[in-house]
Amino acid sequence: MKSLEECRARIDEIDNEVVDLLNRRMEVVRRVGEIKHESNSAIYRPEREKAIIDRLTKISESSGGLLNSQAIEAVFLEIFAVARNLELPERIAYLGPEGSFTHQAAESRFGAMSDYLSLGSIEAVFKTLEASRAKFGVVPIENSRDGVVGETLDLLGKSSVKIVAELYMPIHMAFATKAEKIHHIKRIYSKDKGFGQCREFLTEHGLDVVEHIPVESTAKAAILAAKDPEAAAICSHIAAKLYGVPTLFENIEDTHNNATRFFILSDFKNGISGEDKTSILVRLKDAQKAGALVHFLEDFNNADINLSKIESRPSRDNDGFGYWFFIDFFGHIDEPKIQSLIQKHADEVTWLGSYVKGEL
Ligand SMILES: O=C(O)C(=O)C[C@]1(C(=O)O)C=C[C@@H](O)C=C1
Repeated sequence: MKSLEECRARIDEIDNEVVDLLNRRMEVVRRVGEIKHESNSAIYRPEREKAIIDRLTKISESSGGLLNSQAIEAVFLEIFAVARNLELPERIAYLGPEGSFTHQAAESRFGAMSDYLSLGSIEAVFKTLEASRAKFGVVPIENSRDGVVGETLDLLGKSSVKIVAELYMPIHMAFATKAEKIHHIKRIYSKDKGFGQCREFLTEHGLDVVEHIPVESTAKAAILAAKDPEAAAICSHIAAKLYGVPTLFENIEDTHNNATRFFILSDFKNGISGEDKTSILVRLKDAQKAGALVHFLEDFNNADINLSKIESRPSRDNDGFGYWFFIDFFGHIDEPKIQSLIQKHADEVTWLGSYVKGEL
């Protein structure tokens, strides 16, 4: 068996090779960037990144390597983020403030080195993209406990920006405070849903009787708790760390399979990856007529296209109780069977994006 010094010497040798290989990779990436600039094509290609991760996972598994698919993904997402920055530094707008769960989601996809812009509302993210002040936007779309984020759905219906990727992120809450003892805590800040998700924890620790102050985001809660030694925040542990509030308890949520789905927004169409989802918005012409939605959905069934989500929204225009439907299904908009279905309903359907199916 090798000694620690021998192991470290070997690690140093291997790291030298890794850096040399990464530099060689980045030389090629730079050329890809030039080609893309000439043809004015999109830098971020989620379907290509997925194909690379899948291929490398297979190679690693079949050669008995120690890296599993999550490890390969974690390493390569950072490599892709550096590569994209080299091709063209692109700004990413997200629903802030810094340390929000959306910020965490954005960093998990765009890495630590990107240029981020924290914005105060989902609408501001859409507006920033429409005005080309950022290339990408990251917004929440639904939570496994609380359901859909209506504001995101409504804005997708009105805006020209497209969904280019989805990602699912487990949501864990931390309890952070500068108070030395729990019984010194007089108030707790969080987003309204933060309190709802941690009810059992609050009762168990006698914290259901202190004042609960709902604020716009869990990150804002951490900012407020940082300034007040008699306060606590229910927030992400990243926000607690960022704003210097010690975390007293982690994972305090009542159910531990809580997850949020986020959309990455931009202005281009992805290629087909073979494992895609598509989101559309449907305004049925005869929505008041019995069976209008059923007939529409029957066409999906006949074409053997599986739906993964359908959500109705009030149309809010002046046709009384009009509705539109947000529908997710498996497949890419450019696949022939989907094209023929969409063309049949062209007057009613708005395409919102086709993107590689995300996994939790
Ligand atoms: O293949 C491309 O289109 C690239 O730009 C290269 C690369 C990579 O690093 O492999 C980088 C960014 C894209 O999102 C996909 C892949």
